[in-house]
Amino acid sequence: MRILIVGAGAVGGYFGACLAQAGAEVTFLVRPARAASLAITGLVLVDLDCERTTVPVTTVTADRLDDGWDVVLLAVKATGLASALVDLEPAIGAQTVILPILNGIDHISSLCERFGAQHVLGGVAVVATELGSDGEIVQVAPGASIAFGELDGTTSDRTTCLLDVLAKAGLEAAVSESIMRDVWEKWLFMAAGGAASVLLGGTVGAIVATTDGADVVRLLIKEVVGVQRAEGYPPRDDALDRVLKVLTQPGSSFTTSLYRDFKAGRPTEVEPILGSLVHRAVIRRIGTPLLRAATIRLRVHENSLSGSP
Ligand SMILES: NC(=O)C1=CN([C@@H]2O[C@H](COP(=O)(O)OP(=O)(O)OC[C@H]3O[C@@H](n4cnc5c(N)ncnc54)[C@H](OP(=O)(O)O)[C@@H]3O)[C@@H](O)[C@H]2O)C=CC1
Ligand SMILES: CC(C)(CO)C(=O)C(=O)O
Repeated sequence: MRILIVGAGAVGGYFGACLAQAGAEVTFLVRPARAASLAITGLVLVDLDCERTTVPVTTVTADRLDDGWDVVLLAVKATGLASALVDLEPAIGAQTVILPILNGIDHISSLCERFGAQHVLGGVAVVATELGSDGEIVQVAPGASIAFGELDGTTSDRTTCLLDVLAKAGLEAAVSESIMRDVWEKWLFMAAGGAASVLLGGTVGAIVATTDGADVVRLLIKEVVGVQRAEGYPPRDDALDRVLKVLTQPGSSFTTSLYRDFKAGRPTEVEPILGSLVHRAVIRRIGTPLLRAATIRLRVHENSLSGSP
């Protein structure tokens, strides 16, 4: 199975390195600067004990991209999605399936419109990794899993084959027959957790250590659930319980990549993770004051990065 990983960043780099280490046929589609540095250093993984592992990887740049890929694992940020879709176009042949692991939901319709729904799976990656200053992939919290499935919930040979490859690499992977619901539930988690940290300025543990902190987290969850219910994707009870538990866990150091990007002064995925929910709420006339405030806080951040007032 020929696998093309688009983006050798925190998530693509992590899953791709695990696959490459296990001998899977993996190539990273990268931009020239990343290709040059990976050729010198290989892909470096840093685990929770600060142990470094160097994995030699094969890369390709967009100008040399061929077709005939079985799986494209799409692991760019939403901010890089538009250009990545242009770059990966030559890779999409009749048998190619794209597995996106971006947070949010809007990228799925962008992929379906551009390449046809028959080429698109849904995917959810649960992992906490960051790109270090030298391009290394640093794991910042335990656990790494990936779930994926056909958008219509059917089972297929291609998802079974991909599961086999991921499992052989020792990855915690699962085929889901309800992947769209899984993606919406992950979105709930990201949006509520991200908005809470952005508005209140800390980890889950720091927020819930304050008077009323956990109440505000619950209100944020309620706002997201209200929008998702109106959109036809209310979270299942067990998913809602999990979100509530993780986002109100005393002492927890949990943060989202949205908040980590904000805190580090990088561009954030504000629009697909928060703006898209607020937009849907406005259309449906649902009040989401806390989500709106978090969205505006991040838009101010984005404007300051781009030098706008
Ligand atoms: N980090 C995390 O813990 C988690 C993140 N996610 C989600 O996964 C997605 C990816 O996030 P993450 O891995 O953190 O992001 P990163 O910024 O770490 O990685 C994205 C990578 O994509 C590369 N890229 C962008 N455009 C292109 C292109 N046209 N061709 C090739 N490479 C390209 C960038 O490379 P370049 O150096 O060239 O800019 C960068 O290395 C996001 O939607 C995020 O929300 C999901 C679960 C956990
Ligand atoms: C919710 C979480 C932390 C899990 O992987 C995530 O997706 C992110 O931070 O981007």
